Amino acid sequence: MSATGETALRGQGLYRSFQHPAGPVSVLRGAEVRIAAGEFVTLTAPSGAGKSALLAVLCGFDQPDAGTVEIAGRPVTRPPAWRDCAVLPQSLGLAQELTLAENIALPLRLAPRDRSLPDQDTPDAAVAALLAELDLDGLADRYPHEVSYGQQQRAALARAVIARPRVLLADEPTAHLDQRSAPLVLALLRRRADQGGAVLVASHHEEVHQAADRTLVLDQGRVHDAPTA
Ligand SMILES: Nc1ncnc2c1ncn2[C@@H]1O[C@H](COP(=O)(O)OP(=O)(O)OP(=O)(O)O)[C@@H](O)[C@H]1O
Repeated sequence: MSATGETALRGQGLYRSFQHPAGPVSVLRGAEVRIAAGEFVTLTAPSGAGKSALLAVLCGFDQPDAGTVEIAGRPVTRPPAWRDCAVLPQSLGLAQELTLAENIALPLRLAPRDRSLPDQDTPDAAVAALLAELDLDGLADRYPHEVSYGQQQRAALARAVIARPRVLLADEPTAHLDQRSAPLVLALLRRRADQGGAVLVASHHEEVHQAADRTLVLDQGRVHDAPTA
């Protein structure tokens, strides 16, 4: 574990409920989250408990009914800057009219002055490196509908990490992957943490939790540390 102790992501007193004809669905009830720079943390809970809702609030895509979210000590912006926070949602959110390479490069084009590629990396080189790392060689010029869902999922992860966000949130990033691809994704998540990013991954998969520094449990709208074995 390479956590520096410096808090990268902090959610405090988070409440969120959704209106429904059958009555309000109260999903977050005072949730507290703190992830340090350099940490790879996973989040587990039964289906429907609110993992996706929590990630959306933590990255500024959704507004909590109460509570605050800070990234590197500053209130999260809505929408967040790519450099501050990137999300791999379950729906992936790839732009269908762009190729995989164009999708992956998008954060660099949208925030060119805000990025932190190593000096020797051009955007094209950074995209090529991620395609190779995630076993997507040869698919750069294909459109999302021309590749498998698992390949789309890896491309969406590449897009999420390319601008080296301080905070990376991923919702079930191995859900559609086989035994060859899932370790590639876990290695990339670990590398992002080792580079100083704060990584939070919602998952139902035991191998993902085993790869993490620690695991959080969302239960009854609150977040606890998972019991250690
Ligand atoms: N817009 C909405 N309106 C009403 N209810 C909602 C809305 N969004 C989510 N919910 C409800 O909030 C709860 C939490 O949903 P969420 O998608 O966060 O769960 P999850 O833990 O990510 O589930 P899964 O593991 O199946 O992805 C669910 O009961 C869901 O039905």
